[in-house]
Amino acid sequence: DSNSVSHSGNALNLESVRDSLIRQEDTIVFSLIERARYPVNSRLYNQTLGLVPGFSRSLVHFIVKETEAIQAKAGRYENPEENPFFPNGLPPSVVPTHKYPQVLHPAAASININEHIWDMYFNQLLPLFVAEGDDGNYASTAASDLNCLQALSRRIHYGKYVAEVKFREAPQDYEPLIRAKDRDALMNLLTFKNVEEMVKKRVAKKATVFGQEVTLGNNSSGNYKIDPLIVSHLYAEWVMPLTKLVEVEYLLRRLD
Ligand SMILES: O=C(O)C(=O)C[C@]1(C(=O)O)C=C[C@@H](O)C=C1
Repeated sequence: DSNSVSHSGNALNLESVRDSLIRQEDTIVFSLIERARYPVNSRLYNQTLGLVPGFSRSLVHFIVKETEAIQAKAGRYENPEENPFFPNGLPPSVVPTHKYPQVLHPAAASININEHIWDMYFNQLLPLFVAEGDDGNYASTAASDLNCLQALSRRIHYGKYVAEVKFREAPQDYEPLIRAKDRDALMNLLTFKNVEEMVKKRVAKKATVFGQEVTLGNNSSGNYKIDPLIVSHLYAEWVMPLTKLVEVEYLLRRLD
């Protein structure tokens, strides 16, 4: 991924990390469009059905856990940009270790807010953009859910890189607030309202462009595969606030 800071070898600066966030918007919008192909398929999320023999949680929980296990063996979580949803009991990587550049403070590894992201995705976001119904495509639907979850998680935890850059550019501003453990002041200092407004507009536009029906004539149907307003709502209510939460958590540990 040429857009990721830890692979690029480019200088780490606010522009390069924001470029990565912009590129990740494409992945998030596309993954939501893919999930919207399936109806809600709520049996997938029901813990009480016992669909997997010997497993007491939902089918989606089973699929995500098992998929993460195989991805862990292939080294996915050696990358500091990746955070598992079920970190407990993951198998070690069996492939040769890639040397990721050490960009972040080591405390970054202890920040994982995926439980929060899981809850937000299934309980708040999903009901907003999928149709009612059940078409039985549980495995494909769960794979789509995992794509959405991983894209959202990567973007939100990328706040660690954003925070690192901001800290390096103005340590004299951040250090006193970190020492005082002043969360509110840190939050204020790292917030750029004008940038947030642009992000909201851009993701809505991406949803419009990527989700329109493409025909060979000039007639656009005006139907979108995902409602652009839902995408900007997702960013305003969850993606940006959670990214900022990761930034604050990272900064609070930055001088440890
Ligand atoms: O671009 C930044 O400076 C960020 O911190 C990222 C981000 C975002 O989540 O998009 C979060 C906080 C800022 O207020 C603006 C944007």
